[in-house]
Amino acid sequence: HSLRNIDELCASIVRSHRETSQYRLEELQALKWKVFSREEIQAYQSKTVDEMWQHCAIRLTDAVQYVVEFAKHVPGFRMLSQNDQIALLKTGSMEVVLVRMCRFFNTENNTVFFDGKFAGTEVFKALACGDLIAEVFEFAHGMCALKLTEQQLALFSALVLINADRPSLEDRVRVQRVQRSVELGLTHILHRDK
Ligand SMILES: COc1ccc2c(n1)CCN(C(=O)[C@H]1C[C@@H](CC(=O)O)C1)[C@H]2C(=O)Nc1cc(F)c2c(c1)C=CC2(C)C
Repeated sequence: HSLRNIDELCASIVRSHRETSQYRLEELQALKWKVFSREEIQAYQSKTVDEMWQHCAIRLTDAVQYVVEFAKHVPGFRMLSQNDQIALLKTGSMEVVLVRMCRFFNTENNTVFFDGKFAGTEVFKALACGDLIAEVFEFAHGMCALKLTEQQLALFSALVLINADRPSLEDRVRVQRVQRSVELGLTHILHRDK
């Protein structure tokens, strides 16, 4: 790998991340302190489990779709077999959504972007799985603490996705090769931004 190749690899992953981010950071900054009123929170909390999961699933499916688009523009991903691309997306896309979620998280009031405003854990009470929600928020906090730049987040997201240890891969060696190049890219970006 010449340095030029690594630079080009990073540039295309960063471009793909930017083009497949549902919301720009500036937009989210503007919304950061827009929280739900007591009435709005009551309305979410009085939904049935099914209604609330339906509501969340639609939004998460949306976010996953953007991650699929991101994957398709990661150099090397399309070189993999269809089955391996599907295997990586099945096991990795939700993890990338959760990694990306840190851009939509306000650590000062522990709220996450949801339905156009920032919601605390109490908004998701109707889901009746407080542990999972607490873990999602905990993870978002941890990701925010890393203070990754958009470029670092892009390379890290690509690395979460292109993981040769995922189950049921046909050609693990080929995935390893792509993973290695993305690792070089992330290392390069981390040293460059020092
Ligand atoms: C990639 O990071 C992110 C982060 C947040 C969101 C997205 N992506 C996708 C777009 N989004 C929206 O709300 C959209 C605004 C639209 C309506 C409009 O524009 O007004 C609908 C967010 C979302 O879905 N939040 C969300 C979903 C969810 F299920 C959970 C949590 C948070 C926290 C816990 C659980 C229950 C897991």
